[in-house]
Amino acid sequence: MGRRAKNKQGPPQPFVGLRDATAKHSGNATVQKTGKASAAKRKLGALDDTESITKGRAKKFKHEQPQKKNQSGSGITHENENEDSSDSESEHNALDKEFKATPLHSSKKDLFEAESSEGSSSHSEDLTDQFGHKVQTLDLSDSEDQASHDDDIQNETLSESSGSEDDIVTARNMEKRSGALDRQARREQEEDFEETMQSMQKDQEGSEMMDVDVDIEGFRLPTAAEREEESRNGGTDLATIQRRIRGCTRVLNRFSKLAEPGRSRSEYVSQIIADIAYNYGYNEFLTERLFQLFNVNEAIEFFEANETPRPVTIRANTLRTRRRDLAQALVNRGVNLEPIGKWSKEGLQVFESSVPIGATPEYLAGHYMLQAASSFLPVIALDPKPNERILDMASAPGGKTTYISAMMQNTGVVFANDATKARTKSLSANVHRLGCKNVIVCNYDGREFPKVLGGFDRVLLDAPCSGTGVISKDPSVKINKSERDFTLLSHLQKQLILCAIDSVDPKKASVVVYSTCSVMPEENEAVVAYALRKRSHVKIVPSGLEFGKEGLSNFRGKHFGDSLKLARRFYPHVHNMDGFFVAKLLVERRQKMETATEGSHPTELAGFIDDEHGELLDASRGALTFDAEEDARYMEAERRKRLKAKGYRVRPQKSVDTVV
Ligand SMILES: C[S@@+](CC[C@H](N)C(=O)[O-])C[C@H]1O[C@@H](n2cnc3c(N)ncnc32)[C@H](O)[C@@H]1O
Repeated sequence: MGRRAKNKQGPPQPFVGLRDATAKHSGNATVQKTGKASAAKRKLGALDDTESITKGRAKKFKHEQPQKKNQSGSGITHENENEDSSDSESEHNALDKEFKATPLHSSKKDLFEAESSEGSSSHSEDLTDQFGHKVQTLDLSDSEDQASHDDDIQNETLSESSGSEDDIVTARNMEKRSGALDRQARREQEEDFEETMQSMQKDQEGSEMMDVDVDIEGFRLPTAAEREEESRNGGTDLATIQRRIRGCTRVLNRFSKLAEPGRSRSEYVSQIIADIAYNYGYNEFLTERLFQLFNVNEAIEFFEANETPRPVTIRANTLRTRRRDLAQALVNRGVNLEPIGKWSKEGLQVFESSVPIGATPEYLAGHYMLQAASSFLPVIALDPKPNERILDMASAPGGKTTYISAMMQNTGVVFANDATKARTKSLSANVHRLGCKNVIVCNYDGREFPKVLGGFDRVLLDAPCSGTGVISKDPSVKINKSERDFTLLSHLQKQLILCAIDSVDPKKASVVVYSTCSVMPEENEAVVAYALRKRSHVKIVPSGLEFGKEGLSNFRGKHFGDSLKLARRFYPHVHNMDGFFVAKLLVERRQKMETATEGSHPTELAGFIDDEHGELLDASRGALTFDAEEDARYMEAERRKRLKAKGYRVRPQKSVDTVV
């Protein structure tokens, strides 16, 4: 059995309000909730990614990790978008039940305003299929030419019936009525959620005033001797660990007021790092590195968010279909979905599916790609245009390549390269399945570019990385990363980014986008800052992405420069998508640089500076150009070979055949 989608989270877009509210709660007061509010909070469990560990989420994770792993298996790994996983029917049924109690993120309200006016929707109707099953229909009432394909997604109502008719429950009206009840429940949940948040805020304020947290009252940091004793005994129980995490969080938030006399901040930090590592199953090295990225509350939210899978998302392949047609087809198959967010015209979030989402006829026909929301971002930043020449330097299994191809409407050419030959198989399979006719798959080490090929209008370097942004998909990252890995990766990434920059057409301004699914500064800002230092004709420009946190201009004593703020960071606990980094670089024409710096040092002349080891780089290396004439000869020779193979008689043509 193939993958069944189960997706209980809000859409992958910022949920700052929620986060802020829960962040306040996190590590502080225990909430005294009203019955109604508590119920709402329970129902919102799946939405509330950031629920404080005071609610025992961490403990829950310890017990539920294997199942969660299964759930995340229904998601898509960044590395292999066409991978299927199987889930048992019973698990699916259980999740079905859970799902029905799960409210959608409040932003759904924005996306489907029509839904909120219950009873007034005239956008859809219930139909019966040939087997007598009810099928849902999309609102297709507004004329659908290509322009309307780009309509605001608010118009793209996914199947809601009016629910206005009969009072008596019949088989015919049951579905409508249940839809109406769902909406009613959703509205109530939203109201309850508001109420809960207000109640939490009050509790928070109250407890701050009194400085009391019943649960961790009397918290005391263990002494060095006690810690040693504890480790000799093989650790302590999870409840103690979690209580300590809360205690340390609270003290670190208000250190001068709450710290025990004589105990330093670093003692609390060291304790909380050890406890987080134990509680969430990381090695201490990575825990510390990740902890350093955030303030204490946010760090806890980040670790918590890594315990739940991100939403299952798909990208409509506009080479084969339109998003609303695809959505309609999938809804008819029993898939519950909605647009991913206003920032994407192609993305859909799958909440629930009674069919394996990786094996529907639409999937097999290439109407969509299973693709993480974060994986859309670098391509949006790259902004490929029809008829351009584009290099996707590390492209397997092709989620971004096929998106680039679709954005170019199958014109121009995309060189989809990957150094790992085995991975180019799934890349080729995806390219074929999605009907991308402008893609050439190749298998080089990216560092061989631009010697292999150059003259690109745009280059995407979605670099090999540590995967610290996708821990929920690949929990092995928690324990298998060391300092050496980060050093080696950072080095490789620096080499690759220079090669990406040197592969663009020197005769015109071009674009390079650098991205990773890592949150580590040494794989992100440090790499881009290095490239900016080494290539004086390159600058970082706004990414064109509507959301995301600013890149870091400095980190723990390392200065990357203010311009790095133009890069964008995405986090699971903030944006409900994989941790991701995107930087867009503008590579200026080199001739311009040559004129401007005539007579100066040869390395500056071409925008090249000495490489890491102090050697001067060959300025001509980056000046490889695209020879259309030569390519045409090769293509003609290939065409003739194909004709011959099919048994056609082809007249010899010396000038062409000699190049074969
Ligand atoms: C993050 S994945 C790329 C995902 C891909 N862009 C997509 O959207 O489907 C990184 C890829 O880099 C490839 N890779 C690793 N080292 C490389 C190198 N030196 N040159 C080119 N590709 C490399 C890996 O095989 C892997 O497929």
